[in-house]
Amino acid sequence: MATHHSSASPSPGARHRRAAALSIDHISFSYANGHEVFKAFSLQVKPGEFVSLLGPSGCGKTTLLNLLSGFQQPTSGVISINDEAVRPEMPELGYVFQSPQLFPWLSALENVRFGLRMQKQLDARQQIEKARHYLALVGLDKAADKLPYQLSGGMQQRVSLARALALEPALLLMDEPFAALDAITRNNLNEETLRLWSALGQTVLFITHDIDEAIFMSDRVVVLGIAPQGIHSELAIDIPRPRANIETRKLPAFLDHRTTLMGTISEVIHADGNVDAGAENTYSGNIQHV
Ligand SMILES: Nc1ncnc2c1ncn2[C@@H]1O[C@H](COP(=O)(O)OP(=O)(O)OP(=O)(O)O)[C@@H](O)[C@H]1O
Repeated sequence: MATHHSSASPSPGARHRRAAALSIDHISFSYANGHEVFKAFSLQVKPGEFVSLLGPSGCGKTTLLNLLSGFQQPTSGVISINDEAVRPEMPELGYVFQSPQLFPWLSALENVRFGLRMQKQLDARQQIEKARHYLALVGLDKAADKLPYQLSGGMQQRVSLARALALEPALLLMDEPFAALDAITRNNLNEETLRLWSALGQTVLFITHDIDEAIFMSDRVVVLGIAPQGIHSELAIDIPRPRANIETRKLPAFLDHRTTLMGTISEVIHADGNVDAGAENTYSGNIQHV
């Protein structure tokens, strides 16, 4: 992976959208079969804050994303972005998923441009200019014409990040975005994502199974318990920014946070009698999601 550092200047014709405040206020949600996932669950994320959600399988991360995106409705309580109730396809929201979900027949550039075309706010020249700008920000200016299969997994995930950023979301939801990548690529993308976040300033809600990743990225790590417990505990990450892989990951504060979170996760897992013995490995720092 290249160690490029393109400047994150505002994009051509960017409509500045301020970072969003996210408010999840006492939501409850059960599936049709009666399975209760959230009971009076609340979480506030401040504009520009980087918050990670760490939690065992089944704690409701996917359900929460579906509720945040407005595709499912809580049975009670309200989720709002900048005081506006969430609804499907809200322009304030951007997504990056574990699988890059690129259109295989479109070039990297056209994949980034796709959402801009759907928005219908820019003419073709402006769309291409903006797509190029965000591809350059993720270091892929030279790969603009490549098809997804010609790109490595890490490069594909960069395209997916550029595609989300090009829409200039005020709140970026990242669902285990780097879990499928090798540790070196993941660490590099962690650093790159922070560089872009500090330049662009959006609010980020980041879901991960990786304790080290959660600490490295976040202002705050929120640990979820087994559904419907909701938030088990929170940890403020008081490590200075900018953060860099080599320096930050060896700081005493980083290692302290890791020890704390490993203890917390162990507590969460052992509080649930049904969790299999291998579950704890999922959370060891930098061990791949199993
Ligand atoms: N359609 C459904 N009907 C009933 N129960 C469901 C449904 N979808 C999910 N669940 C249950 O709701 C709980 C939360 O599921 P969810 O998929 O949100 O968890 P998760 O934290 O995303 O897990 P994972 O990390 O394994 O993806 C789980 O116990 C799951 O079995």
